[in-house]
Amino acid sequence: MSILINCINLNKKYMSKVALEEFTLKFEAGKIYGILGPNGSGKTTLMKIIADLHKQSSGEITVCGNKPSHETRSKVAYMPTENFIYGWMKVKDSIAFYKDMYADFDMEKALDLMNFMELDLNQKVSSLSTGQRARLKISLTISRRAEVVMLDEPLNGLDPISRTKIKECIIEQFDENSVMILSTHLVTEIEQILDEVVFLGKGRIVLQGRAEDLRFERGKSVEDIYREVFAHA
Ligand SMILES: Nc1ncnc2c1ncn2[C@@H]1O[C@H](COP(=O)(O)OP(=O)(O)OP(=O)(O)O)[C@@H](O)[C@H]1O
Repeated sequence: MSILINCINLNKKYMSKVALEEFTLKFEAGKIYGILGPNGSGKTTLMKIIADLHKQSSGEITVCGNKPSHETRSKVAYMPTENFIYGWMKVKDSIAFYKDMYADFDMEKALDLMNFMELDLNQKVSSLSTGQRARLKISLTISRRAEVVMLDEPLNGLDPISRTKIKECIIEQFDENSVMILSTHLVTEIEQILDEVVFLGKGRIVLQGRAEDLRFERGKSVEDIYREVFAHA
């Protein structure tokens, strides 16, 4: 299996606040990783370092063989938690915008996804509901044929139907040559689609492994392991 992201002893401090500590992990192609941890555990910080939006304070990281840079950015599709699509655009304008921005954007895939997500191409982004906006954000992100795909809290604030649709879409569209990283604290919702789980607590890896192995070894769901690990967090 090829290693698409290699993190060695990554540390990140914001002033005196430690956000990530001694984070060492290899992310392999063909796998969906869940970064699971309570609020403030460093999930977003890790993703932003991989996406070259933040620099680590110390330690080493390579993304597709190179240090995070302008070059690696073109191989990373990152969906932040914030709304990043201009409200004045129509859905179809946001697709055209992505097409212009990213060479790896797959228009056919995007149009299929808009259909699957039941989004109206002529509707203005500002008039979309929270769930529809979330569907649009994810559709645009995964329409890129990127080697690294990261979705920060993809299920937050969504109704059960939207959650199911998004999970189906993630599984269906996943490319075995890429790696996908999802961050969440909604573990029950997401655990069935994860190959690997990384429990992050106060910036440190508390537990990590194949989801199936952890469930088998401990005779518990990932959700129950999460509750046990973070009982006092
Ligand atoms: N720009 C910043 N300046 C100062 N501190 C920050 C900054 N960004 C994050 N932090 C701190 O770093 C720690 C990790 O934050 P981070 O956003 O990575 O956590 P998270 O696991 O994504 O949290 P959540 O689940 O709430 O989104 C937190 O204590 C947070 O307050």
